[in-house]
Amino acid sequence: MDIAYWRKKIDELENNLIELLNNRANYAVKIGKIKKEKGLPVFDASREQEILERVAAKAKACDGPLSPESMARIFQVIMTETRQVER
Ligand SMILES: C=C(O[C@@H]1C=C(C(=O)O)C=C[C@H]1O)C(=O)O
Repeated sequence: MDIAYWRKKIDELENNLIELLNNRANYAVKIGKIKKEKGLPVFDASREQEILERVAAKAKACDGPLSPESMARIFQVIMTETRQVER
């Protein structure tokens, strides 16, 4: 397999990832509406901490190549961006 083959695999996977991330963001929009109705803040530190711990544990069990710390950093960015669409 050459570079073009693996780049095509990455391109295809990214398309799936974009759809999944938008699905996730749509769920967060729904959560945001409920929070607004209830007068709750968008940012929930304990929930984000719980997600980061679960993500790191899952990444550890998968045994790489992305480390638990790397995966947690990726999810931190996802959650920061998600908060923006919830508002
Ligand atoms: C989606 C939520 O809102 C915010 C975004 C989160 C996320 O992207 O997972 C988690 C906690 C909140 O800071 C939520 O409270 O569940």
